Amino acid sequence: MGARLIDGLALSRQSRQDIATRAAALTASGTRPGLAVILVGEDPASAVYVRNKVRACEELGLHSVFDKCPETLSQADLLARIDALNRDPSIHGILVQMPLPRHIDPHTVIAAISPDKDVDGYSVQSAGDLVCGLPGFRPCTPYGCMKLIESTGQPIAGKHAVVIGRSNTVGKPMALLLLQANATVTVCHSGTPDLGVHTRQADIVVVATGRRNTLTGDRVRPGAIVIDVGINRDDDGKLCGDVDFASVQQVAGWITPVPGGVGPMTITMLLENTLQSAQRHAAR
Ligand SMILES: NC(=O)C1=CN([C@@H]2O[C@H](COP(=O)(O)OP(=O)(O)OC[C@H]3O[C@@H](n4cnc5c(N)ncnc54)[C@H](OP(=O)(O)O)[C@@H]3O)[C@@H](O)[C@H]2O)C=CC1
Ligand SMILES: Nc1nc(=O)c2c([nH]1)NC[C@@H]1CN(c3ccc(C(=O)N[C@@H](CCC(=O)O)C(=O)O)cc3)C=[N+]21
Repeated sequence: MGARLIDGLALSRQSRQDIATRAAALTASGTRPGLAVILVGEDPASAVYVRNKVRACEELGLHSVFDKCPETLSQADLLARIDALNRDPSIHGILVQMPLPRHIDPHTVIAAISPDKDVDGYSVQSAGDLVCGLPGFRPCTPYGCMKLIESTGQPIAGKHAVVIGRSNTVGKPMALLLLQANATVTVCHSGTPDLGVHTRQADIVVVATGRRNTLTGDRVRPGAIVIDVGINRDDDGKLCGDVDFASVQQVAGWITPVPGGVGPMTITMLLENTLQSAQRHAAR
């Protein structure tokens, strides 16, 4: 018996319908939620993701602005564009697509985004809100992973969750969200000598390393929930995650596919954060 598939596309479709309904109500009351997406440079993968984000806004009736800038854009010019969007009352969310060209410092750029428009949840303010358990923007990818885990109907409280990866945008906030849901959380990284020692104990494993085959079936506890954040290409150029799907699905209880798992939910949570931002704006 194989693992049950956690269908990120189906969950996205459902959640986006709900977001569209709430967005339409807010628009009718005079505030149309608006998202601005800034892309610097020509990275083809980034261009695909950014287009998906803008298209999702259009499908849900959100206002969107797509600012495509040349690779040579100076940091000062980028900061000026962000400043203009900070002041633009039709914009409730600002996303600067990562990674940025090397001559631009991502921390400076993130700090320039008004904290009340930080729908990526990347700012120090949003990170602090999450650590302290205060309301605020949750980073879209881990937020989406929580929705995927919840969709299994299995309780999270009291479970042992293992997160592989500790980036500021995925691994660390993922661990904090699971902790907030009362899981017992272990965080592994490239300095962890033996991943299997930890993952074989885990009821929930979230893998976010950017390395194919980080998790194999022999390192999974039977019945576990496995969430695959990775976006990689295999030798044939096909999209694949960080999890060896073929071996893990034979052992796990639930598993997310790549594509069709975490990716669509990341975009859905961006739309959710943009709507929440517009709702807060309207309430002020
Ligand atoms: N589907 C989606 O919506 C999204 C997908 N992604 C994808 O998720 C993956 C991770 O992204 P991101 O967090 O930004 O990546 P980073 O490169 O910033 O972080 C990777 C993390 O994994 C750890 N790591 C790397 N190799 C190993 C290993 N062999 N064993 C254990 N830990 C390891 C690193 O450890 P250390 O800290 O020690 O270096 C680091 O903490 C990528 O494939 C990315 O493309 C990212 C964002 C959204
Ligand atoms: N400021 C910023 N915010 C981000 O949220 C952000 C970012 N920068 N930089 C890059 C990562 C990556 N990321 C993805 C989003 C959607 C899919 C996605 O939709 N994936 C589809 C497949 C898409 C395809 O076909 O390539 C899927 O998994 O089914 C993937 C990856 C957001 N990121």
